[in-house]
Amino acid sequence: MRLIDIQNLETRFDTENGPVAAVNGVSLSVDRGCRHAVIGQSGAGKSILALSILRLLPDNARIRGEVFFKGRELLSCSMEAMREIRGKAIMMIFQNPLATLNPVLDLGTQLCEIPMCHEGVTYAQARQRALEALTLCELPDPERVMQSYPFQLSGGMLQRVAIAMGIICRPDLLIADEPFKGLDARLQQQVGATLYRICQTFSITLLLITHNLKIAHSLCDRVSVMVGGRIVETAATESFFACPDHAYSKRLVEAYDLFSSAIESAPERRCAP
Ligand SMILES: Nc1ncnc2c1ncn2[C@@H]1O[C@H](COP(=O)(O)OP(=O)(O)OP(=O)(O)O)[C@@H](O)[C@H]1O
Ligand code: NI
Repeated sequence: MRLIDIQNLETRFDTENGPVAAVNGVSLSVDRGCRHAVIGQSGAGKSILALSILRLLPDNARIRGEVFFKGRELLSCSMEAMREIRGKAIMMIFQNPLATLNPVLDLGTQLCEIPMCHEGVTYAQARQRALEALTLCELPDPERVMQSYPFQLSGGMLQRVAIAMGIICRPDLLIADEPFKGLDARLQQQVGATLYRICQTFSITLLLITHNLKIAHSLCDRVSVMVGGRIVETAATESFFACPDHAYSKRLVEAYDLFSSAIESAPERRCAP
């Protein structure tokens, strides 16, 4: 069953130099419980696609098309209804948690306000939920994390906090835009594995925007490739990596295969005795 069904989405920006078409007729649907990766070159329109779904765009943006979420069309619903959907049924994780977190509020307060605001739970209940979410995200010492301010945590820990915020209300759909950016390769895999496990456990549908093909390969059931505001290919992950169709996809997968085999055949570095 489809959870989200995007039909012919167009997002343009009015600029001093004329209109810029960031998303140019995208149709994409994601089944409930599926993990779907969107990959593609920088500037292809991946983030604008995600922000268009949630209608989180600046005033100079014009959106056309339809976005059905659980059968309801989002682009035509009221802003109040959108606010209810955001933060509860659909959550978004942004690439830079430091930019989205409030630097002068401790993380506990920021975590607790999500269920308090969207589910009307008490502070004590919200606190319990926050501790649970941090534990699920494999953060050591969640009590201490709750008392910390964003600048006190490492990049990897902050990404885990961002995921905890994303799942604290058990959304139907989690949109994660480059949630591993800035982490080293090992941490990217670790945080990716955590995200995978949580989505599996709670049947959360994931729309994952990433440049990391290894993570798209290991986490996702389906892959879409965006080029110049359009989706040029959507396929099941295994068949995509085995037999990409579009010329740009072929180049991506070739580079990925070369990179993977270079890593696998690289001699292990050992410290001199
Ligand atoms: N506010 C804006 N006004 C005008 N053009 C914009 C605006 N925001 C984004 N764009 C343009 O929309 C296009 C798509 O941008 P987007 O951020 O979605 O790319 P992306 O695929 O997410 O790239 P990256 O992988 O680098 O994050 C780009 O050409 C960008 O310059
Ligand atoms: Ni982006």
